[in-house]
Amino acid sequence: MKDVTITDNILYIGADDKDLDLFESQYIIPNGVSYNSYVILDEKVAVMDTVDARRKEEWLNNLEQALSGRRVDYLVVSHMEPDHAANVQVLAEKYPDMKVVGNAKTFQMIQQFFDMDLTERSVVVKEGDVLSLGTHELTFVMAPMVHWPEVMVSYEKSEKILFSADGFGKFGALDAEEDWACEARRYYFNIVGKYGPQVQALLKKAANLDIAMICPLHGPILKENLEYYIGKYNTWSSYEPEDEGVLVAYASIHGNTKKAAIKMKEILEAKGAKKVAITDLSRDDMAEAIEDAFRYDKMVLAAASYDGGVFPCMEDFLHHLKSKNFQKRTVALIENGTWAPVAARTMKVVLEQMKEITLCDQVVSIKSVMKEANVAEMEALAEELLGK
Ligand SMILES: Cc1cc2nc3c(=O)[nH]c(=O)nc-3n(C[C@H](O)[C@H](O)[C@H](O)COP(=O)(O)O)c2cc1C
Repeated sequence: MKDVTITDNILYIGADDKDLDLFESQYIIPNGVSYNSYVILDEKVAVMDTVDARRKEEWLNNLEQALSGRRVDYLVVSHMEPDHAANVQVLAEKYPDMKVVGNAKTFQMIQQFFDMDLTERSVVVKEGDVLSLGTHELTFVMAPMVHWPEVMVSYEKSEKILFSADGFGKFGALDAEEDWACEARRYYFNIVGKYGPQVQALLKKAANLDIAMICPLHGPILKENLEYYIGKYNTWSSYEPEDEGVLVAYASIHGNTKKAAIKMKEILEAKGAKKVAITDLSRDDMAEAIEDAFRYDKMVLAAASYDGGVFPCMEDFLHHLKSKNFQKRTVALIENGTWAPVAARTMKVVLEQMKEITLCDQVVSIKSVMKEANVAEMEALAEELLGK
């Protein structure tokens, strides 16, 4: 159920996008995405971020309705990425007296993205600065690299609302009936995952605020049980596993490595693994594979050798994991090769560049097709991985 009620004087003016093919030209969004934007009506009127260019008209209509004839005094820009800031110039031209609120980095980026001179209309804020709108007061908290360097969040004291920029965001339009954590986790690890320490820094600052509601730039407004969401962000940003379990990720050309991966899943389950997820890196959603790699404490990588290295979709997966700062997990390797199996060695080189990865001593090396002897080796590998 879509619930965009905030308070009497703070209104939702964002829009859903259900026909975007790929978010950031990379992530599938089966249930769409929302571009959230808010307006605070007080003695002064502040708009909190704009929306993607794709939803300009709907957003302008929502804004006009919310304003009931009033004008906009401030546009607060918490993040310059085009899915939020595409309409900065549109709004600045529509309301020539409107001031734009951002930090020094925001204005650098505004100059890059737009062709307009805002010198006389800029309110440059820094950590802890306060903007009074009347009863409502926004305190700005810098959140560099909680996605981009210019990101800042705003805390509205009188209603205890945190406008959290991309933090606490989620894929999915606002009427999507789905579990928050699943799509929020996929969003977090793929989009913000690299910047765990910066998210931790923001969480520390947020811990000093009395927060009753979180208004992110994507996904539902969070009104209850805030410890749950903050707890998830704390786990994710500290790179600690969220659940006990194993992700089996395989890269197979002709299906034999796939058979071994499925067998490994069965062995792990038989040996008492709490949860075993499996993903075909050639076909399944890469972003979900990354999400599951971070979610569970253990991982099995099974891959065919390829041109003296590893089959490219596994290379791609490892590259993503490395760039998202994958760490603190135990990993088992299964390779396949028909003349010179080198997949395990190639995967190991990349894994060794990551922090606190424990590699199992045993490696299963299959020659073309899994044999009985390989099954016995996989049994032993499963025991080592599960610590039995
Ligand atoms: C283009 C190509 C390159 C390959 N390169 C290697 C290689 O360098 N070393 C090797 O032992 N096998 C190599 N193979 C064989 C694969 O590893 C083979 O498909 C695998 O042993 C069987 O597993 P699969 O059924 O999961 O693909 C290559 C196969 C292809 C199609």
